[in-house]
Amino acid sequence: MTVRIGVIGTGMIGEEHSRRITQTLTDGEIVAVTDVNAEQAQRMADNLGLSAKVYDNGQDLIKADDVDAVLVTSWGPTHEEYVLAAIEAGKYVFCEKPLATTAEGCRNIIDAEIQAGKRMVQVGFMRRYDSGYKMMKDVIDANKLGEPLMIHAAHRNPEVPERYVTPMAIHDTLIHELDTFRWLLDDDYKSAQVIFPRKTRHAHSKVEDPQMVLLETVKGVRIDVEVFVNCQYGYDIQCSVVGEEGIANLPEPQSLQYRQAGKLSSDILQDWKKRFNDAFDVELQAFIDGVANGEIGGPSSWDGYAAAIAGDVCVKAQESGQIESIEMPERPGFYA
Ligand SMILES: NC(=O)C1=CN([C@@H]2O[C@H](COP(=O)(O)OP(=O)(O)OC[C@H]3O[C@@H](n4cnc5c(N)ncnc54)[C@H](O)[C@@H]3O)[C@@H](O)[C@H]2O)C=CC1
Ligand SMILES: O=C1[C@H](O)[C@H](O)[C@@H](O)[C@H](O)[C@H]1O
Repeated sequence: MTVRIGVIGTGMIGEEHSRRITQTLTDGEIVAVTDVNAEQAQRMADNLGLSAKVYDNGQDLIKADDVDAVLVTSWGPTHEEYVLAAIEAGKYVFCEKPLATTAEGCRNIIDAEIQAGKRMVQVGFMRRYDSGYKMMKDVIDANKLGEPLMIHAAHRNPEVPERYVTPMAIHDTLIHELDTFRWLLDDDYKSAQVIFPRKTRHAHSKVEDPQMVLLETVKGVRIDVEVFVNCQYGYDIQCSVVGEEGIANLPEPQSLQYRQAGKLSSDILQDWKKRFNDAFDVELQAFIDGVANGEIGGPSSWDGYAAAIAGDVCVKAQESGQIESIEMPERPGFYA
């Protein structure tokens, strides 16, 4: 079966995902695209050699009879509307992070999905499909380190644009760690604190940078994450899990080692597209296969909700400077 896919949002990641579905993955075909920038949508279809129809809006694309599944790769504030419409139309939907920009929006999606009676949503938390993080998950699940006690992590970008402001360090950037650590530890969060170290001169006036986020989980694991979005040198994701009997460090991405001009060096990647390219491939192939088989898995609407709840508290902690508690509702059996 070829899964016929409609793409809402043909910007940076929408084009990335459309390219991988078209040129790398199997059993998926982009048959419909839409973007508020219609010329861009047409241009993407032309560039990828798609015979896709360009729709005026996402709602019409979702309703189209020849669309089996939907990719939501538009701006975060539009996600809730399109995911709800896809569920209503009985269409499986892959939604890039965030599932919704508020916890309430995620709850609306959860209620709609439970009402629909089966999982319809996969959320774009691709790190769960990264080979390095999967190795870490296997080691933790096999209790090879003993019980996890701490995680030390860093999420570094070389630079961010003027539109990137302080709360985005949580909702746009840290959200990856917030989901990944719940999954790695099979745990939930209990509290958050955000500390602002000395500010880098490379950050514009509207963003505190770097930020230190301190989390405690329900099982008592203590986590510190450095979010540094103007680090200058590259796109650098670090994660070290400290257990009772050992430490597991996220592998560095594969890179040639140079011995040249009296130096030993290797390259550091400069953006997320290359750093998680393989993870994006695996997560989207899993979505396509799930749609074809009538049962999707991976990060669920509940995971999107949990990340949103923790993210909202982290933003509150940015403002208060205090340790803020994180209250996670009971997970319904539907998402067990
Ligand atoms: N998983 C990951 O590592 C990444 C995820 N993302 C997520 O993907 C989403 C898109 O991000 P980017 O591609 O970087 O943004 P972008 O700005 O490059 O592309 C977004 C596109 O959505 C379109 N759009 C906005 N509102 C729309 C609407 N109502 N209907 C149809 N199209 C609409 C815009 O015109 C734009 O072309 C965001 O939610 C972002 O958080 C982005 C980068 C990496
Ligand atoms: O989702 C993403 C990317 O994956 C990067 O990891 C983040 O640094 C970026 O802020 C965000 O858009």
